[in-house]
Amino acid sequence: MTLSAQSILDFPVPQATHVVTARDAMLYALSVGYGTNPLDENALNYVYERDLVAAPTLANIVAHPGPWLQQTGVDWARLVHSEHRLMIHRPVPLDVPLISRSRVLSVVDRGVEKGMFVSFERLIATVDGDEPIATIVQTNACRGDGGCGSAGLAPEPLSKVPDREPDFEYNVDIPRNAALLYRLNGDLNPLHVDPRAAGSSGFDRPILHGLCSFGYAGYAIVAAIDPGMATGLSAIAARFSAPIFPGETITLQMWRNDAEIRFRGIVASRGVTILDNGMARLS
Ligand SMILES: CCCCCCC[C@@H](O)CC(=O)SCCNC(=O)CCNC(=O)[C@H](O)C(C)(C)COP(=O)(O)OP(=O)(O)OC[C@H]1O[C@@H](n2cnc3c(N)ncnc32)[C@H](O)[C@@H]1OP(=O)(O)O
Repeated sequence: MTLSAQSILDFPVPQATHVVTARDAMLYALSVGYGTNPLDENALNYVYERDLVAAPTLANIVAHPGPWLQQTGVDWARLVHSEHRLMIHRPVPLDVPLISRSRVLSVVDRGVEKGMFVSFERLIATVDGDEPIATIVQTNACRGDGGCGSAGLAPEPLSKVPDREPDFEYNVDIPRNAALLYRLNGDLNPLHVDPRAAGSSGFDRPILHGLCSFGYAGYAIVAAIDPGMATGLSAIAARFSAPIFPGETITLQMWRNDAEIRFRGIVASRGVTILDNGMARLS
């Protein structure tokens, strides 16, 4: 297939179905930090089958259409997840058939040196009744492609975090086995675990899944604001501005304006911002 912005824009992203089990929900929650303090009654609700509820960011792994961009001719090994937005309409129900319908929103060409950004939207709903569960906009940086033109309407840029000291900070330790655990949610991209695959993608070691650090951010924002973990999220979005490696500590810097939290994630040991332009809405 000839790679062109229009052919990517027109690509029929496959629909996907998914029934999320209690085990899926508990695995996901554990893989993004929940259960660190299981003595708290509310925190236990995400990781224990009694009164189990889905972690707010669980929709990210529901009915993902898989590595469909590979089928358009994009160099999959050079692709990284670059931005993610999740709007939560209701918590992911367990043991209920769910479906995702996706469409490509935009291709932004940055030339052969830089590659291109491809954004797509995924709507998740119940199969019976078509009740909306979540709307997700994912942007991938296709670093090995570019020069094929732009098409479609790119999402509005996420705005920058405030230019002042953060209102509060929260450290979150990413376990050394985080990618090995997170991949069991369905993203088996070898970039995250296999040193050879990481090498062919241009990294000197495997990098963490973007959606793993994103899930940790969702967990940490709630944990920082409400140690009882009873607060929900109705939206969360961020830019993956640099890779993070399993075993590192993210310092989440947060600015609060009522129900809206702006955030940034820093790996202080390397002096690198790994999550930027973050926004979360409490519910
Ligand atoms: C179940 C099946 C699942 C299938 C999914 C599988 C996919 C996953 O497995 C893959 C992953 O999880 S990869 C891991 C997570 N992602 C990363 O680690 C990427 C980290 N980011 C980078 O490397 C660079 O920011 C990079 C490369 C993204 C961009 O860096 P540069 O090219 O140097 O850009 P820069 O010059 O800094 O910025 C110029 C302008 O480009 C835009 N931009 C920059 N970074 C962006 C980003 N991350 N997202 C969106 N847009 C971005 C901006 O317009 C920017 O201008 P400005 O800074 O003024 O806004």
